[in-house]
Amino acid sequence: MAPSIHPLIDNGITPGSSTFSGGKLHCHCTSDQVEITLNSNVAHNHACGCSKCWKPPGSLFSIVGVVPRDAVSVTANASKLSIVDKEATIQRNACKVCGVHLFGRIERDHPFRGLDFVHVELSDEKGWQEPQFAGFVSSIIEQGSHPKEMDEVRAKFKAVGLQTYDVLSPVLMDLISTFTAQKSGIRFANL
Ligand SMILES: N[C@@H](CCC(=O)N[C@@H](CS)C(=O)NCC(=O)O)C(=O)O
Ligand SMILES: [Zn+2]
Ligand SMILES: [Zn+2]
Repeated sequence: MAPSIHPLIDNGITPGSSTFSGGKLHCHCTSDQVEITLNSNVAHNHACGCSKCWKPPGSLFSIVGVVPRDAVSVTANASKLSIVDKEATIQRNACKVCGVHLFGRIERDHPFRGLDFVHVELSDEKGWQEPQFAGFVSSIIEQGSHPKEMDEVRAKFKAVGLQTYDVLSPVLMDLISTFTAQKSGIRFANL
């Protein structure tokens, strides 16, 4: 059987709701679950093939979106959380027991600081923004996917209407470069 891209992609994409305003995420523990309450829908939701983002077992990709950090609170079992890699740009807070990543936060000066990274599949609610694109696609080779399988993987995203990129989408790459330009002193009129 062909490997799963991700359960939210494999059988077609279900559109989210423009009026949906958040919900709760839970880790995979069978008791004392870590609970995160999000007071916002996600934005820029996408498939990520990088090795650092949490993926459900058997899937090649993570699905990850962002929410303002002020909209994120840990509402149960915070003591089970631990940061996976304190040196990484994104500090991914994972459940120490089941390994699921509940939220990723950026503390250093960065274009995405102020936004937390979350996986909406950890929620039972419906209405979360559907995936918009696939990023870091070539990175799955670094985790063992065969280079010759890449055409098939990219075709699967195309078949459900998603563009594939090997870093991020043009909108997000432009945001990063705008931030970098401004840090170097360049000023843009009418942004
Ligand atoms: N090819 C690398 C790419 C890692 C990477 O750059 N991931 C992106 C997308 S999540 C990132 O922004 N990482 C920042 C971080 O992990 O802190 C891998 O697969 O490990
Ligand atoms: Zn857990
Ligand atoms: Zn990633």
